[in-house]
Amino acid sequence: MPPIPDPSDDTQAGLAPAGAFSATERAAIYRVIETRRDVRDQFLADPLSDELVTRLLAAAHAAPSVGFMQPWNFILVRDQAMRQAAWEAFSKANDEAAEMFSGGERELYRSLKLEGIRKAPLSICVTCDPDRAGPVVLGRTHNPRMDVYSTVCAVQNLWLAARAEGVGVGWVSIFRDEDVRRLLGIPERVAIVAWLCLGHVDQLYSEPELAVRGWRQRLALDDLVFSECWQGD
Ligand SMILES: Cc1cc2c(cc1C)N(C[C@H](O)[C@H](O)[C@H](O)COP(=O)(O)O)c1[nH]c(=O)[nH]c(=O)c1N2
Repeated sequence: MPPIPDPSDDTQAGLAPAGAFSATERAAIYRVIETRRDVRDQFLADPLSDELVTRLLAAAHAAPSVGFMQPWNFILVRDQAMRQAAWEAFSKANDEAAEMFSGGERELYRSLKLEGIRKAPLSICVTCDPDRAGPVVLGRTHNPRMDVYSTVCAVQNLWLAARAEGVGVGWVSIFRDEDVRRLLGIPERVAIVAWLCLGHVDQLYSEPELAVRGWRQRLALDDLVFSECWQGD
């Protein structure tokens, strides 16, 4: 066992001054958050450099995780035949999804572009390994889903870093897990969290595309914030 650090000794505990961000830096963070978009069709064909991909993955890997378990893996898929196969899994599931809507809503659904798997030069399948830190994980003892939540934090870090780098990201979740599992050889015990399409972009929607296309509008923040207790129905 390594010696237990004395928390009252700042140097020993690894503490450093928190520092402050300038107004410009703060504004940049909020601008990245507000202008991040889900990208389906605006991908340019130019490949992403290895250095850029490494920076994005490092941003993902800096995410918080329950018990610091870092349960994620990132499967990089550049091969066109693999992306074509993933698109076929999407296409089959998307046909099934369309049937779940009716009338005008089905028609509108059918008109939406909901992936960029073949157009984006890189896909990243983000997975969550529930066994990464052994059977008992600090902070996950009463809610086993915390490992997947941690992995979603990694996805969001990557998404924001990508926005700052001029890289578009599209999250695709319309497929049967078994199809992607088979395609990428992912073991049954490992959860598939996200299929992300990545590519450079020079244009982005200024509002969510689903809102622009009339599928669903942004809710008012005031309606979502409760004081002291649940005030919904
Ligand atoms: C877990 C999860 C899963 C999906 C998504 C997001 C998330 C968080 N989104 C993107 C989603 O539609 C989008 O985030 C919202 O419409 C808001 O738009 P912006 O992200 O602000 O552009 C998404 N979009 C899409 O076209 N096909 C998809 O399969 C999915 N799946």
